[in-house]
Amino acid sequence: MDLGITGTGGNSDAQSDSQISHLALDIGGTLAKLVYFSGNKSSVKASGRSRSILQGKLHFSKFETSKIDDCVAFIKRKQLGSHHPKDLGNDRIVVKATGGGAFKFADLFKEKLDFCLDKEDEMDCLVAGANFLLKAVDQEAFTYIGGQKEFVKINQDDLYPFLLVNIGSGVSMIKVDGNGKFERVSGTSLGGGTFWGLGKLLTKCNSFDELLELSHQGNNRVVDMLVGDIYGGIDYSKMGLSSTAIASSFGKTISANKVLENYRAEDLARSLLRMISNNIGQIAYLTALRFGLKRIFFGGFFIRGHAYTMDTISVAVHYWSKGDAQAMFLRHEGFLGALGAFVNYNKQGPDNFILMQQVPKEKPKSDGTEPEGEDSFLRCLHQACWA
Ligand SMILES: Nc1ncnc2c1ncn2[C@@H]1O[C@H](COP(=O)(O)OP(=O)(O)OP(=O)(O)O)[C@@H](O)[C@H]1O
Ligand SMILES: CC(C)(CO)[C@@H](O)C(=O)NCCC(=O)O
Repeated sequence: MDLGITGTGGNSDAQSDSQISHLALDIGGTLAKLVYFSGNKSSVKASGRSRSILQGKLHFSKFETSKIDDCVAFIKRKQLGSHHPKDLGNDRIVVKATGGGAFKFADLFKEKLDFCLDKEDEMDCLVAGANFLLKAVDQEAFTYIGGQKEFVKINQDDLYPFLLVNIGSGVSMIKVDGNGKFERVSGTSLGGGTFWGLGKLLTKCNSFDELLELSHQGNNRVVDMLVGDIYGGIDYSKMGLSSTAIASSFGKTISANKVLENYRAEDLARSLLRMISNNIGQIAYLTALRFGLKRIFFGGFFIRGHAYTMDTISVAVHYWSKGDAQAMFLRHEGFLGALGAFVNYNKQGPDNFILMQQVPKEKPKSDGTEPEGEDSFLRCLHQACWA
Protein backbone atom coordinates (compact mmCIF):
# COMPACT_ATOMS: atom_id res chain seq x y z
CA MET A 1 0.00 0.00 0.00
CA ASP A 2 2.45 2.55 -1.13
CA LEU A 3 1.47 5.55 -3.16
CA GLY A 4 3.76 8.33 -4.34
CA ILE A 5 3.34 12.01 -4.79
CA THR A 6 3.17 14.58 -7.46
CA GLY A 7 4.73 17.94 -6.81
CA THR A 8 3.16 21.34 -6.65
CA GLY A 9 3.82 21.88 -10.35
CA GLY A 10 5.37 24.85 -12.05
CA ASN A 11 8.76 26.31 -11.15
CA SER A 12 9.02 25.86 -7.44
CA ASP A 13 11.97 26.30 -5.18
CA ALA A 14 11.86 24.52 -1.80
CA GLN A 15 14.05 25.43 1.18
CA SER A 16 14.60 25.16 4.95
CA ASP A 17 13.22 21.77 5.98
CA SER A 18 12.10 21.11 9.52
CA GLN A 19 10.79 17.77 10.87
CA ILE A 20 7.11 17.63 11.64
CA SER A 21 4.53 15.04 12.68
CA HIS A 22 0.75 15.09 12.95
CA LEU A 23 -1.69 12.54 14.28
CA ALA A 24 -5.39 11.62 14.21
CA LEU A 25 -7.13 8.73 15.98
CA ASP A 26 -10.18 6.53 15.45
CA ILE A 27 -10.82 4.42 18.53
CA GLY A 28 -13.51 1.85 17.77
CA GLY A 29 -15.13 -0.99 19.69
CA THR A 30 -12.44 -3.46 18.62
CA LEU A 31 -9.55 -1.59 17.02
CA ALA A 32 -7.86 1.75 17.58
CA LYS A 33 -6.58 3.22 14.32
CA LEU A 34 -3.87 5.86 13.96
CA VAL A 35 -3.09 7.97 10.94
CA TYR A 36 0.01 10.07 11.33
CA PHE A 37 2.06 12.22 9.09
CA SER A 38 5.80 12.43 9.28
CA GLY A 39 7.80 14.64 7.04
CA ASN A 40 9.33 17.99 6.50
CA LYS A 41 7.96 21.46 6.44
CA SER A 42 9.54 23.70 3.91
CA SER A 43 8.79 26.93 2.26
CA VAL A 44 8.30 27.02 -1.47
CA LYS A 45 8.39 29.89 -3.87
CA ALA A 46 6.15 29.48 -6.85
CA SER A 47 5.17 32.19 -9.32
CA GLY A 48 6.79 34.82 -7.11
CA ARG A 49 4.74 33.82 -4.04
CA SER A 50 5.99 31.99 -1.00
CA ARG A 51 3.99 29.26 0.72
CA SER A 52 4.53 26.51 3.20
CA ILE A 53 4.30 22.84 2.28
CA LEU A 54 4.58 19.56 4.09
CA GLN A 55 6.06 16.66 2.27
CA GLY A 56 6.36 13.18 3.66
CA LYS A 57 4.42 10.07 4.52
CA LEU A 58 1.01 9.27 5.95
CA HIS A 59 1.39 6.21 8.17
CA PHE A 60 -1.36 3.81 9.17
CA SER A 61 -1.24 1.74 12.34
CA LYS A 62 -3.74 -0.15 14.42
CA PHE A 63 -3.98 -1.61 17.92
CA GLU A 64 -6.58 -3.65 19.70
CA THR A 65 -8.74 -1.26 21.68
CA SER A 66 -8.52 -3.66 24.62
CA LYS A 67 -4.77 -2.97 24.58
CA ILE A 68 -5.09 0.80 24.42
CA ASP A 69 -1.98 1.13 26.61
CA ASP A 70 0.10 -0.25 23.70
CA CYS A 71 -1.34 2.47 21.52
CA VAL A 72 -0.48 5.11 24.11
CA ALA A 73 3.08 3.73 24.41
CA PHE A 74 3.48 3.81 20.63
CA ILE A 75 2.38 7.45 20.45
CA LYS A 76 4.77 8.33 23.26
CA ARG A 77 7.69 6.47 21.70
CA LYS A 78 7.21 8.13 18.33
CA GLN A 79 6.43 11.49 19.91
CA LEU A 80 3.37 11.77 17.69
CA GLY A 81 1.44 14.99 17.90
CA SER A 82 4.36 16.85 19.41
CA HIS A 83 4.06 19.56 16.75
CA HIS A 84 0.35 20.12 17.28
CA PRO A 85 -0.91 23.41 18.60
CA LYS A 86 -1.86 23.45 22.29
CA ASP A 87 -5.24 24.20 23.81
CA LEU A 88 -5.09 27.75 25.07
CA GLY A 89 -7.17 26.94 28.13
CA ASN A 90 -5.24 23.98 29.53
CA ASP A 91 -2.00 23.94 27.54
CA ARG A 92 -2.61 20.37 26.36
CA ILE A 93 -1.73 19.05 22.88
CA VAL A 94 -4.88 19.03 20.77
CA VAL A 95 -5.39 15.83 18.76
CA LYS A 96 -8.36 15.00 16.54
CA ALA A 97 -10.05 11.78 17.55
CA THR A 98 -13.17 9.94 16.50
CA GLY A 99 -15.03 6.72 17.35
CA GLY A 100 -16.57 5.84 20.69
CA GLY A 101 -13.11 5.62 22.25
CA ALA A 102 -12.59 9.35 21.78
CA PHE A 103 -15.17 9.69 24.57
CA LYS A 104 -14.34 6.57 26.54
CA PHE A 105 -10.59 7.18 26.70
CA ALA A 106 -10.49 11.00 26.81
CA ASP A 107 -9.27 10.99 30.44
CA LEU A 108 -6.68 8.30 29.78
CA PHE A 109 -5.15 10.33 26.93
CA LYS A 110 -5.22 13.39 29.13
CA GLU A 111 -3.41 11.64 31.98
CA LYS A 112 -0.88 9.58 30.02
CA LEU A 113 -0.06 11.87 27.11
CA ASP A 114 -1.30 15.27 28.14
CA PHE A 115 -3.55 15.19 25.05
CA CYS A 116 -6.81 17.04 24.73
CA LEU A 117 -8.86 14.90 22.32
CA ASP A 118 -10.75 17.10 19.88
CA LYS A 119 -13.76 14.87 19.20
CA GLU A 120 -15.05 14.52 15.67
CA ASP A 121 -18.27 12.70 14.82
CA GLU A 122 -17.67 9.11 13.73
CA MET A 123 -19.99 9.12 10.71
CA ASP A 124 -18.72 12.51 9.62
CA CYS A 125 -15.18 11.12 9.66
CA LEU A 126 -16.08 7.91 7.80
CA VAL A 127 -17.62 9.99 5.02
CA ALA A 128 -14.75 12.51 4.96
CA GLY A 129 -12.25 9.64 4.82
CA ALA A 130 -14.07 7.85 2.00
CA ASN A 131 -14.53 11.06 0.00
CA PHE A 132 -10.88 11.94 0.47
CA LEU A 133 -9.67 8.52 -0.68
CA LEU A 134 -11.99 8.42 -3.67
CA LYS A 135 -10.84 11.86 -4.79
CA ALA A 136 -7.16 12.01 -3.87
CA VAL A 137 -5.91 8.48 -4.28
CA ASP A 138 -5.72 6.83 -7.62
CA GLN A 139 -6.60 3.12 -7.66
CA GLU A 140 -8.32 3.21 -4.29
CA ALA A 141 -11.62 1.53 -5.15
CA PHE A 142 -11.94 -1.84 -6.79
CA THR A 143 -14.44 -4.56 -7.58
CA TYR A 144 -13.78 -8.16 -6.68
CA ILE A 145 -15.60 -10.63 -8.88
CA GLY A 146 -14.75 -14.27 -9.47
CA GLY A 147 -11.35 -13.85 -7.84
CA GLN A 148 -10.49 -10.88 -10.06
CA LYS A 149 -9.65 -7.51 -8.59
CA GLU A 150 -10.40 -4.64 -10.93
CA PHE A 151 -9.70 -1.01 -10.06
CA VAL A 152 -12.56 1.38 -10.66
CA LYS A 153 -11.95 4.69 -12.39
CA ILE A 154 -13.74 7.26 -10.27
CA ASN A 155 -15.53 9.95 -12.20
CA GLN A 156 -15.49 12.95 -9.84
CA ASP A 157 -18.54 14.42 -11.59
CA ASP A 158 -20.54 11.25 -11.18
CA LEU A 159 -19.52 9.98 -7.76
CA TYR A 160 -22.64 10.77 -5.73
CA PRO A 161 -24.88 9.44 -4.42
CA PHE A 162 -23.42 6.22 -3.08
CA LEU A 163 -23.93 3.91 -0.14
CA LEU A 164 -21.01 3.57 2.26
CA VAL A 165 -21.12 0.38 4.30
CA ASN A 166 -18.61 0.38 7.13
CA ILE A 167 -18.12 -3.08 8.59
CA GLY A 168 -16.43 -2.61 11.93
CA SER A 169 -17.50 -4.34 15.14
CA GLY A 170 -21.02 -3.32 14.08
CA VAL A 171 -22.13 -2.13 10.66
CA SER A 172 -23.14 1.39 9.64
CA MET A 173 -24.76 2.16 6.30
CA ILE A 174 -24.51 5.75 5.16
CA LYS A 175 -26.06 7.40 2.12
CA VAL A 176 -23.49 9.88 0.86
CA ASP A 177 -24.59 12.79 -1.31
CA GLY A 178 -21.46 14.92 -1.28
CA ASN A 179 -18.78 16.40 0.93
CA GLY A 180 -20.26 16.52 4.41
CA LYS A 181 -23.67 15.63 2.97
CA PHE A 182 -24.80 12.30 4.28
CA GLU A 183 -27.35 10.36 6.32
CA ARG A 184 -26.81 7.19 8.34
CA VAL A 185 -29.72 5.24 6.89
CA SER A 186 -29.22 1.79 8.35
CA GLY A 187 -27.02 -0.46 10.41
CA THR A 188 -26.78 -3.94 11.84
CA SER A 189 -25.24 -5.40 14.95
CA LEU A 190 -24.30 -8.53 12.99
CA GLY A 191 -20.86 -7.35 11.95
CA GLY A 192 -17.15 -7.93 12.31
CA GLY A 193 -17.44 -8.28 16.08
CA THR A 194 -19.99 -11.06 15.60
CA PHE A 195 -17.71 -12.93 13.21
CA TRP A 196 -14.66 -12.54 15.39
CA GLY A 197 -16.50 -13.22 18.68
CA LEU A 198 -18.47 -16.27 17.57
CA GLY A 199 -15.48 -17.51 15.59
CA LYS A 200 -13.27 -17.35 18.64
CA LEU A 201 -15.80 -19.27 20.71
CA LEU A 202 -16.43 -21.91 18.05
CA THR A 203 -12.85 -22.52 16.87
CA LYS A 204 -10.81 -21.46 19.91
CA CYS A 205 -8.43 -19.64 17.57
CA ASN A 206 -6.28 -16.88 18.98
CA SER A 207 -6.32 -14.15 16.37
CA PHE A 208 -8.59 -12.66 13.77
CA ASP A 209 -6.15 -13.49 10.99
CA GLU A 210 -5.96 -17.09 12.17
CA LEU A 211 -9.76 -17.28 11.94
CA LEU A 212 -9.63 -15.91 8.38
CA GLU A 213 -6.90 -18.39 7.51
CA LEU A 214 -9.02 -21.24 8.88
CA SER A 215 -12.02 -20.10 6.84
CA HIS A 216 -9.85 -20.18 3.76
CA GLN A 217 -9.33 -23.90 4.17
CA GLY A 218 -12.86 -24.84 5.20
CA ASN A 219 -15.92 -26.30 3.51
CA ASN A 220 -19.19 -24.73 4.60
CA ARG A 221 -21.29 -27.57 3.20
CA VAL A 222 -20.46 -29.66 6.24
CA VAL A 223 -22.13 -27.08 8.48
CA ASP A 224 -24.70 -25.26 6.33
CA MET A 225 -27.96 -26.85 5.20
CA LEU A 226 -28.12 -26.51 1.43
CA VAL A 227 -31.21 -26.43 -0.77
CA GLY A 228 -30.05 -29.79 -2.13
CA ASP A 229 -30.01 -31.26 1.39
CA ILE A 230 -33.69 -30.43 1.65
CA TYR A 231 -34.69 -31.27 -1.94
CA GLY A 232 -32.88 -34.61 -2.23
CA GLY A 233 -29.95 -33.27 -4.26
CA ILE A 234 -31.95 -31.35 -6.86
CA ASP A 235 -32.49 -27.61 -7.45
CA TYR A 236 -35.64 -25.85 -6.32
CA SER A 237 -35.71 -24.50 -9.85
CA LYS A 238 -39.22 -23.03 -9.76
CA MET A 239 -37.88 -20.43 -7.29
CA GLY A 240 -34.46 -20.15 -8.90
CA LEU A 241 -32.70 -21.80 -5.98
CA SER A 242 -29.87 -24.11 -6.99
CA SER A 243 -29.15 -27.24 -4.98
CA THR A 244 -25.88 -25.69 -3.80
CA ALA A 245 -27.47 -22.49 -2.42
CA ILE A 246 -27.42 -22.19 1.36
CA ALA A 247 -30.92 -22.80 2.65
CA SER A 248 -29.95 -22.38 6.30
CA SER A 249 -26.62 -21.20 7.66
CA PHE A 250 -25.40 -23.67 10.33
CA GLY A 251 -28.63 -25.61 9.64
CA LYS A 252 -26.89 -28.97 9.35
CA THR A 253 -25.52 -28.83 12.86
CA ILE A 254 -28.91 -29.66 14.36
CA SER A 255 -29.57 -32.80 12.38
CA ALA A 256 -26.22 -34.53 12.62
CA ASN A 257 -25.50 -36.55 15.70
CA LYS A 258 -22.48 -34.42 16.48
CA VAL A 259 -21.19 -32.02 19.07
CA LEU A 260 -18.96 -29.01 18.50
CA GLU A 261 -15.75 -31.02 18.83
CA ASN A 262 -16.81 -33.21 15.90
CA TYR A 263 -16.66 -30.28 13.50
CA ARG A 264 -13.51 -29.01 11.90
CA ALA A 265 -12.62 -25.47 12.95
CA GLU A 266 -11.98 -24.67 9.27
CA ASP A 267 -15.54 -25.59 8.25
CA LEU A 268 -17.12 -23.64 11.11
CA ALA A 269 -15.02 -20.58 10.26
CA ARG A 270 -15.96 -20.79 6.60
CA SER A 271 -19.64 -21.10 7.35
CA LEU A 272 -19.55 -18.20 9.80
CA LEU A 273 -17.72 -15.95 7.35
CA ARG A 274 -20.27 -16.71 4.64
CA MET A 275 -23.20 -16.14 6.98
CA ILE A 276 -21.99 -12.73 8.12
CA SER A 277 -20.78 -11.57 4.70
CA ASN A 278 -23.95 -12.74 2.93
CA ASN A 279 -26.15 -11.05 5.46
CA ILE A 280 -24.31 -7.75 5.22
CA GLY A 281 -24.32 -7.95 1.41
CA GLN A 282 -28.08 -8.54 1.43
CA ILE A 283 -28.87 -5.72 3.87
CA ALA A 284 -26.58 -3.40 1.93
CA TYR A 285 -28.40 -4.22 -1.28
CA LEU A 286 -31.82 -3.70 0.33
CA THR A 287 -30.67 -0.36 1.73
CA ALA A 288 -29.29 0.69 -1.66
CA LEU A 289 -32.57 -0.33 -3.27
CA ARG A 290 -34.53 1.74 -0.74
CA PHE A 291 -32.70 4.87 -1.89
CA GLY A 292 -32.15 3.98 -5.54
CA LEU A 293 -28.36 3.73 -5.14
CA LYS A 294 -26.32 1.70 -7.59
CA ARG A 295 -22.87 1.99 -6.06
CA ILE A 296 -21.99 0.48 -2.73
CA PHE A 297 -18.54 1.04 -1.21
CA PHE A 298 -17.55 -1.32 1.59
CA GLY A 299 -15.03 -0.33 4.26
CA GLY A 300 -14.12 -1.36 7.80
CA PHE A 301 -11.52 -3.76 9.12
CA PHE A 302 -13.79 -6.81 8.87
CA ILE A 303 -13.00 -7.01 5.16
CA ARG A 304 -9.24 -7.14 5.68
CA GLY A 305 -8.70 -7.38 1.91
CA HIS A 306 -9.76 -11.01 2.27
CA ALA A 307 -10.63 -12.65 -1.04
CA TYR A 308 -13.44 -14.89 0.18
CA THR A 309 -15.10 -12.12 2.21
CA MET A 310 -15.10 -9.74 -0.75
CA ASP A 311 -16.24 -12.44 -3.11
CA THR A 312 -19.17 -13.39 -0.86
CA ILE A 313 -20.26 -9.77 -0.46
CA SER A 314 -19.95 -9.13 -4.20
CA VAL A 315 -21.95 -12.24 -5.07
CA ALA A 316 -24.67 -11.31 -2.55
CA VAL A 317 -25.01 -7.79 -3.98
CA HIS A 318 -24.96 -9.10 -7.55
CA TYR A 319 -27.43 -11.90 -6.81
CA TRP A 320 -30.00 -9.82 -4.96
CA SER A 321 -29.78 -6.83 -7.32
CA LYS A 322 -29.80 -9.08 -10.39
CA GLY A 323 -26.63 -7.33 -11.48
CA ASP A 324 -28.05 -3.83 -11.05
CA ALA A 325 -25.90 -2.72 -8.09
CA GLN A 326 -22.15 -3.06 -7.69
CA ALA A 327 -20.05 -3.79 -4.61
CA MET A 328 -16.76 -1.91 -4.44
CA PHE A 329 -14.00 -2.10 -1.87
CA LEU A 330 -11.45 0.40 -0.64
CA ARG A 331 -7.77 -0.33 -0.19
CA HIS A 332 -7.61 1.71 3.01
CA GLU A 333 -10.80 0.05 4.20
CA GLY A 334 -10.11 0.16 7.94
CA PHE A 335 -8.77 3.70 8.11
CA LEU A 336 -11.70 5.72 6.79
CA GLY A 337 -12.57 7.21 10.18
CA ALA A 338 -8.99 8.01 11.16
CA LEU A 339 -8.28 9.54 7.74
CA GLY A 340 -11.48 11.55 8.01
CA ALA A 341 -10.39 12.92 11.39
CA PHE A 342 -6.99 13.70 9.88
CA VAL A 343 -8.36 15.61 6.90
CA ASN A 344 -10.65 17.48 9.27
CA TYR A 345 -7.58 19.39 10.51
CA ASN A 346 -8.04 21.14 7.22
CA LYS A 347 -11.52 22.39 8.05
CA GLN A 348 -10.01 25.42 9.76
CA GLY A 349 -7.92 26.64 6.86
CA PRO A 350 -8.11 27.18 3.13
CA ASP A 351 -5.39 24.60 2.58
CA ASN A 352 -4.98 22.56 -0.46
CA PHE A 353 -4.80 18.96 0.55
CA ILE A 354 -2.79 16.13 -0.75
CA LEU A 355 -1.82 15.40 -4.29
CA MET A 356 -1.01 11.79 -4.85
CA GLN A 357 0.02 9.51 -7.56
CA GLN A 358 0.13 5.79 -7.61
CA VAL A 359 3.38 3.90 -7.55
CA PRO A 360 3.67 0.13 -8.13
CA LYS A 361 1.63 -1.88 -5.73
CA GLU A 362 3.10 -4.38 -3.33
CA LYS A 363 2.62 -7.98 -4.38
CA PRO A 364 -0.50 -9.48 -2.76
CA LYS A 365 -0.01 -12.50 -0.54
CA SER A 366 -0.47 -15.92 -2.14
CA ASP A 367 -4.04 -16.22 -0.83
CA GLY A 368 -5.00 -12.97 -2.53
CA THR A 369 -5.19 -10.89 0.64
CA GLU A 370 -3.60 -7.45 0.88
CA PRO A 371 -0.26 -7.13 2.60
CA GLU A 372 -0.42 -6.44 6.34
CA GLY A 373 -2.00 -3.02 6.88
CA GLU A 374 0.20 -2.33 9.89
CA ASP A 375 2.28 0.73 9.41
CA SER A 376 1.75 0.99 5.69
CA PHE A 377 1.90 4.48 4.30
CA LEU A 378 0.97 6.90 1.57
CA ARG A 379 3.54 9.37 0.42
CA CYS A 380 1.98 12.74 0.40
CA LEU A 381 2.28 16.39 -0.06
CA HIS A 382 0.31 18.83 1.97
CA GLN A 383 0.34 22.38 0.82
CA ALA A 384 0.22 25.36 3.06
CA CYS A 385 -1.05 23.59 6.13
CA TRP A 386 -0.28 24.14 9.79
CA ALA A 387 2.02 26.87 8.62
N1 LIG B 1 -6.24 -7.78 14.13
C1 LIG B 1 -7.56 -7.73 14.35
N2 LIG B 1 -8.04 -7.87 15.59
C2 LIG B 1 -9.35 -7.83 15.83
N3 LIG B 1 -10.29 -7.67 14.86
C3 LIG B 1 -9.88 -7.53 13.60
C4 LIG B 1 -8.49 -7.55 13.28
N4 LIG B 1 -8.39 -7.36 11.96
C5 LIG B 1 -9.62 -7.25 11.47
N5 LIG B 1 -10.55 -7.37 12.45
C6 LIG B 1 -12.00 -7.27 12.22
O1 LIG B 1 -12.29 -5.89 12.17
C7 LIG B 1 -13.36 -5.57 13.05
C8 LIG B 1 -13.16 -4.17 13.61
O2 LIG B 1 -13.17 -3.29 12.52
P1 LIG B 1 -13.03 -1.73 12.68
O3 LIG B 1 -11.73 -1.41 13.30
O4 LIG B 1 -13.32 -1.15 11.34
O5 LIG B 1 -14.21 -1.43 13.67
P2 LIG B 1 -14.25 -0.67 15.08
O6 LIG B 1 -14.00 0.77 14.81
O7 LIG B 1 -13.39 -1.35 16.06
O8 LIG B 1 -15.77 -0.91 15.46
P3 LIG B 1 -16.99 0.12 15.61
O9 LIG B 1 -16.87 1.07 14.43
O10 LIG B 1 -18.19 -0.73 15.51
O11 LIG B 1 -16.77 0.79 16.92
C9 LIG B 1 -13.36 -6.66 14.09
O12 LIG B 1 -14.63 -6.84 14.65
C10 LIG B 1 -12.91 -7.87 13.29
O13 LIG B 1 -13.99 -8.45 12.60
C1 LIG C 1 -22.37 1.84 17.24
C2 LIG C 1 -21.37 2.01 16.10
C3 LIG C 1 -21.78 3.21 15.25
C4 LIG C 1 -20.01 2.31 16.76
O1 LIG C 1 -19.01 2.41 15.81
C5 LIG C 1 -21.24 0.73 15.24
O2 LIG C 1 -20.78 -0.31 16.01
C6 LIG C 1 -22.57 0.34 14.56
O3 LIG C 1 -22.93 0.92 13.58
N1 LIG C 1 -23.29 -0.71 15.09
C7 LIG C 1 -24.55 -1.15 14.54
C8 LIG C 1 -25.68 -0.52 15.32
C9 LIG C 1 -27.02 -0.67 14.63
O4 LIG C 1 -27.35 0.15 13.77
O5 LIG C 1 -27.72 -1.63 14.93
